[in-house]
Amino acid sequence: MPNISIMNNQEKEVNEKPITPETASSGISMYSSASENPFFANVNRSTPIFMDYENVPDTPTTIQRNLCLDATSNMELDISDDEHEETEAEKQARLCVCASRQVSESQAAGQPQPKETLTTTFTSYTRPITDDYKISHEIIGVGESGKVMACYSKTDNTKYALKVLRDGPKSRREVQLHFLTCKHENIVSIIDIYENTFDNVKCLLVVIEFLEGGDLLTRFENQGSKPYSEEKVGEIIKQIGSAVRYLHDMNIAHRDIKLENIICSSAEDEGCVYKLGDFGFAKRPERNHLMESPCCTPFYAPPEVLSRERYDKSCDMWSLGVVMYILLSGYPPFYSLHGMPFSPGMQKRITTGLYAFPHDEWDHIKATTKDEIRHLLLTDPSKRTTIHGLMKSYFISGRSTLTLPSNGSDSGLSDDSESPQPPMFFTGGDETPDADPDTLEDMPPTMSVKMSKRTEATMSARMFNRPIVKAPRLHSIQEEMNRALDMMRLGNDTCYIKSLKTSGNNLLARRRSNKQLAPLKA
Ligand SMILES: Nc1ncnc2c1ncn2[C@@H]1O[C@H](COP(=O)(O)OP(=O)(O)OP(=O)(O)O)[C@@H](O)[C@H]1O
Repeated sequence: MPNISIMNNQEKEVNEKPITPETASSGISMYSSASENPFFANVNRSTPIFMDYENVPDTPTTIQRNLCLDATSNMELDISDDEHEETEAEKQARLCVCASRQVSESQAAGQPQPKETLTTTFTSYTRPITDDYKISHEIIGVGESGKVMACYSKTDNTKYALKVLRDGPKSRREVQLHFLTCKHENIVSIIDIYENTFDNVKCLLVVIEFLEGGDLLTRFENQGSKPYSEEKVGEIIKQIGSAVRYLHDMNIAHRDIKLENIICSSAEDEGCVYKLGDFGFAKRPERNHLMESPCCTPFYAPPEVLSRERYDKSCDMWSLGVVMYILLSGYPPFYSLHGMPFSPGMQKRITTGLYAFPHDEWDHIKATTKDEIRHLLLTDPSKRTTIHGLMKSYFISGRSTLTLPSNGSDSGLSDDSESPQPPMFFTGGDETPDADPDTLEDMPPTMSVKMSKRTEATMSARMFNRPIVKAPRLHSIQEEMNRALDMMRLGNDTCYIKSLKTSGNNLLARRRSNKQLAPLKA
């Protein structure tokens, strides 16, 4: 085993903060507990991350944290490996083939895979990653599962991105599905995967192509969150749609499509290739043992079991609708009017599909484009546009014929004048329902809604005096999108129900002591 020691720079920043299990556990994580993820840091994207190695308790995960979280101190990896230099044959022998079969030629060519090859897993190296790559201190990006670091090939010094995951079923699923699909030109490529163990903690180290344009959220924000032209959004959706079509054809749902998971190949718009990354929530249907068992043939399977796959995929379509909306307007379709990342009103508007196309940003947008968004944001997943429908739509297929100016505002190409003016406020439900006062509770006063006299009377007294709340700045979208997607993902993760006998819930204890609940029988 190689011996990894970490040497620290003595000159530390003043505001260094140690990352301890306590601080780590206070953030959001894709892991079921923060302690399960040694690379998790409770950090805000906008704040630099500092670590003080000396204050980090000497836990089994310390080395991994140091390796993967720190970008500010001079960390050096001293690898002493007394093994002789490997021959090519030995390298092959050490190649850990987790998979039952090798990558097929069609996969290498980026062709959709037939369903049975979905059992293919990934190939990985068990030798130390530091044999092949220099790990840099530079942080490329920060996500919920930790930092993405820069690393350089020892062969030709090419820069790559390194994502480190604690080995486990969830991270294996992420890596497997990403590996299976990463030959597509609009999906971030995996270069190498290593399975290394540090202090008995097994890790998956995924080396991915480095895309110097960064993620689309940061890029859009850095450009002042100014709406993109329909032409530009069409190009982005066309490319990402191509990746989604590839995934859906392989029966895989990404389930986390958002601006920060779209990575740009270059800083320039010209010739930029947009790629989908982060397969942390990607899912393909497991073999459905319930349906295969004699007691539950497909004849008797409930609709939610039969259509679950479809729901998962349609969740991607909803996300594409949100991405389109944001890029065309500079703000999200659903947001809390109280500046919160999420609110009950916002949740209701998402579930009932209530959002607006305010005049300022939307009047010059083509009616057909708004229709595409409407069909993507339908609340009924079975009625939502499929990826094949979207890719055939005029918005995608008619792109090359459009010559909109960059802001698109005075193009004269809007076809709204020829079609009936769309309602200013749109419901993505099946039919336009009568407005529900609770749903409208924190609706902007500028929105006009079809409502009955009774509802109108109820609403007018309490809503139209509110000051207009501006749509939130885009960085809060990440959180909103995460919450919205959490709501939409079906069959997501195992749900643990605590035993009432052992529950330490205070409310339960109080109710028991107040005799509101019958004592549990032993
Ligand atoms: N290949 C890459 N090239 C350039 N930047 C990248 C690359 N991969 C990731 N990033 C940057 O790192 C950020 C986090 O990456 P990623 O989404 O893979 O991590 P995560 O922890 O799974 O995030 P999430 O919060 O979405 O779950 C991205 O938003 C992007 O800014």
